[in-house]
Amino acid sequence: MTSDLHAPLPADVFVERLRQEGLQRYHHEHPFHVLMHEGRLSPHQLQQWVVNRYYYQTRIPIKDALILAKSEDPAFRRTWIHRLHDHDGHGPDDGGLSQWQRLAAAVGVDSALLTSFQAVLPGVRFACDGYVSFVREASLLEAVASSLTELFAPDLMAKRIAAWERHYPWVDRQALDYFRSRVPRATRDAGEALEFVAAQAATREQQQQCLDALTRKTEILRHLLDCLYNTYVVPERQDADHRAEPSEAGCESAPAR
Ligand SMILES: O=C(O)c1cc(C(=O)O)c2c(n1)C(=O)C(=O)c1cc(C(=O)O)[nH]c1-2
Repeated sequence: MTSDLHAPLPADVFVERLRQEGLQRYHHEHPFHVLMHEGRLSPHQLQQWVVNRYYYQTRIPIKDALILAKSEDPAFRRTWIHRLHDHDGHGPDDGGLSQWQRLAAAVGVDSALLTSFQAVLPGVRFACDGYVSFVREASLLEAVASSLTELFAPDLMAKRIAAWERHYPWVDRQALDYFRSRVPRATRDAGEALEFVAAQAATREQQQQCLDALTRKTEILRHLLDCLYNTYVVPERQDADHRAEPSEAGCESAPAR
């Protein structure tokens, strides 16, 4: 009688649920992104985003190497390995990480500061390391499912490119090449990962594990932006509010604190 409850969802329903639940929790509408897209980040705030996100970028090939090592299947490894090449390149100057370094230079971040990770916020480090630890401990299926946030990255990156070109003209357009090259790659990567997850999640329990892995990953991405927002946006707002407060003499009607 209870077997229906535990039957796996049909593949198309499962895939739709991954898309819906993932997008609901994705970081595309995080307040820090909203400020970025509206052109309301200062150069300093934009720099801090680039510096902190670089730490995330450097963790990606490490977690992908862990995923590779979990698979017994040469065909899977042949497909997945291109992710390492995409980020690390085939030489020192042609991968995603070196493109990100050029982005950092274009927004005025010192390269030694960027690569030393000294300016990475503790919470950002914690979140990014959490992604690597999660993938290290998880099954291959869960680890692949956690990468499915990439389903939503292309739209966000396209929006980011347009916003940066419009609102931050002081950033050399060529420095946005990381995002331009990432749009088709993320689309391809997400498609491959989705196909794998849909085929391999054979039980309802495994399907739920995939949904949970995707949720966990969205939390990691959101936490990164929460840290940036709380450190670089909130204090400036409080300063501005403080400056806008009426003086003692003119505040008879202000509520008592
Ligand atoms: O800029 C973004 O918002 C964003 C998001 C994500 C994502 O959704 O996980 C990735 C990236 N960028 C990215 O550049 C990237 O290489 C990447 C790899 C992965 C992954 O989990 O394997 N996600 C993302």
